[in-house]
Amino acid sequence: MNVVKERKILQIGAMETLAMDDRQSTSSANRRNYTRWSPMEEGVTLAWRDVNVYVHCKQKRRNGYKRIVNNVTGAVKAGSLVALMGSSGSGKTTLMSALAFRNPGSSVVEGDILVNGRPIGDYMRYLSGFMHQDDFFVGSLTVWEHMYIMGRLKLDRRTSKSALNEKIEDLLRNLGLTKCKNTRIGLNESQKVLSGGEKKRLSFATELLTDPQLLFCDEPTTGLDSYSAQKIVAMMNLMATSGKTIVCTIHQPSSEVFAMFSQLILLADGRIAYMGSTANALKFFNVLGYNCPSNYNPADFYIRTLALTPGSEDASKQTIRHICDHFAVSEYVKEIDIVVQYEFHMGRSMDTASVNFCNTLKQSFWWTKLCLLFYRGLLLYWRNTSLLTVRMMQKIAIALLIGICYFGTINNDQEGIQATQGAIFIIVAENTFNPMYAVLAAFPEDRPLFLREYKSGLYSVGSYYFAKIAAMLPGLVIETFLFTLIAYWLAGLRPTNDGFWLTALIVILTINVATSCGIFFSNAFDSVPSAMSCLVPFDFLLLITSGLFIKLSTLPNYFSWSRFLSWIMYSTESLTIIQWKDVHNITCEDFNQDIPCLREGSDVLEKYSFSFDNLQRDLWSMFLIGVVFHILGFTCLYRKTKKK
Ligand SMILES: Nc1ncnc2c1ncn2[C@@H]1O[C@H](COP(=O)(O)OP(=O)(O)OP(=O)(O)O)[C@@H](O)[C@H]1O
Repeated sequence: MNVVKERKILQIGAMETLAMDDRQSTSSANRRNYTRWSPMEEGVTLAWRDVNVYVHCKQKRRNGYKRIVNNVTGAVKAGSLVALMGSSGSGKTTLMSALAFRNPGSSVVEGDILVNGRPIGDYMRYLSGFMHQDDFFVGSLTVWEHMYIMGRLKLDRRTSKSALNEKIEDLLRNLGLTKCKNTRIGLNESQKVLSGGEKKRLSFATELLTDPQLLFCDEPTTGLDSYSAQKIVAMMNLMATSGKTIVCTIHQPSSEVFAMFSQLILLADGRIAYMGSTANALKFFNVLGYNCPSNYNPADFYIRTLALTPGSEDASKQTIRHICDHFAVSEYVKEIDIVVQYEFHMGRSMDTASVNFCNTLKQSFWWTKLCLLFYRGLLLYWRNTSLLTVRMMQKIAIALLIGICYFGTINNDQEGIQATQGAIFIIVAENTFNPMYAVLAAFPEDRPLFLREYKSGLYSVGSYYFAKIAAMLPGLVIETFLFTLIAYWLAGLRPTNDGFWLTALIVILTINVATSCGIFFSNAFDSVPSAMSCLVPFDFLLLITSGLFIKLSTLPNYFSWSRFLSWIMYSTESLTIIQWKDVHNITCEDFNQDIPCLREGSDVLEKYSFSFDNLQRDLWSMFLIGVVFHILGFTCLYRKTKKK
């Protein structure tokens, strides 16, 4: 058969199938033009063939793969609102993630999935929206701020501010969120501000910002009252009539909500139990002898029929097999096959090499994204007032304690040497260990949100990392400066302006290096407890090599290198230099003659194997150690992100 003739037959078959769904008459599907790949203009037809999805799992200590989606073939035409249903665990989310090119890195997708004849790929991030089952937000933002930031991250950079504002207003109005536009989303369960239903609607509104041609919604109505659920599905219905393609998993829809879906895909144990128009589904089940009682919600009937009933799993599995096997040879499958074949055939003959969908969308510049993420990070930090107050109070309290304890003890005598070195050690330790442990949870706690946004193509790992670090910086500088201001003057350390400012600079540098070390450990390990258990021995290494507990020149040869990694040593040495530079005539009165008296500042430094010449080296070394930890931390985050 020549190609032109074959194409014509396939096209007629596919168009007949398309015509079966009367909703398609208004959709853009009929405007399909196969000489050019342009889903934004002509709508999206999604077709998939022999798709299997496996997830990585450990069985009896062996790595293996478990098949979740079992050899499914299907198609969804432009202008369809599809309900993807099945009992819990039947593989709905897994299949939908595979179709949306958003499957986790731990899973393997086999088979072909096409969008208007073109294999799915990275472009799906921009072409489609994906509303997830769980909502993750930055809780300290208001609804409006969230929408604005997401709009700037998602939309074309040429979108004007007024157009974006108008879009947000419209979406909030349509989803009944206008009254809470200035309300905080809520930080966590205990500080919940938006209700669960409002969060779901906000999540839906976020996906609609880009007005995607293809929308995947994972249980968008779960947790909503029947009115809100109906409103959301009615909105989807409206979008579908304008040519959009919407695939939606849904649990227990009311009869009214269910009737709004044009197509139904029933999944059972990873297989297709039915795919076709919602109207024909009952007929298919009736023919097989499964009759829906009158006045019974058909959606509930399908789920009940395909569910694994506890206690009679074998009988349920037999029912599922019976239905799936019959569906696989039914007339419905033939109709679908025609559409699928048509899509694959056209895909083969279409020249898609030159098409680059991503070129048409001008994403925001990386520095705009960096600024948006920095702003969001700052709001997260500063609006968490209870945590902020506790941190500030703690820092001030420790500074006061140090000041009060050392008040009057730091003199130019032998006891004064011990007091000065003690105060220096306490200052360095407070700005090393506390921040290092405090930051361990900073990255893991917003990893789910970061991964989701990263996978949606909103920003790069680098933008996220730098914005997060930059947002932490002002807090670290302010709290450390306050701490040094109180502790330095109250304890009576060297009363010169130069001494104070240099000390403040060194302490700020110290806390930043400690934070970078904590960030590295938090990104290098999978959980906070395992990061913590490796950080503790590392702390001891830092302490031993600080210079205060052993004379550094006496460290065993095979271990002496380790002092150069110890920023506690650099910090202690530089603060010691500030205190003892140009100090002469330290008194030896009332001093125990068995221990040599230290009369000069240089003697004090010699005691610890420190040197006045090392001040610049110490500052640069601390800076370098901080940079190296950040590079390592970033690399770990990058590798982890790519694996997910
Ligand atoms: N990474 C994974 N490792 C092991 N099993 C997995 C993994 N991901 C999914 N599964 C299993 O695959 C099955 C299908 O999961 P999926 O989330 O797709 O179900 P679902 O139909 O969306 O369920 P629900 O309606 O409850 O959300 C479940 O039994 C689940 O436990």
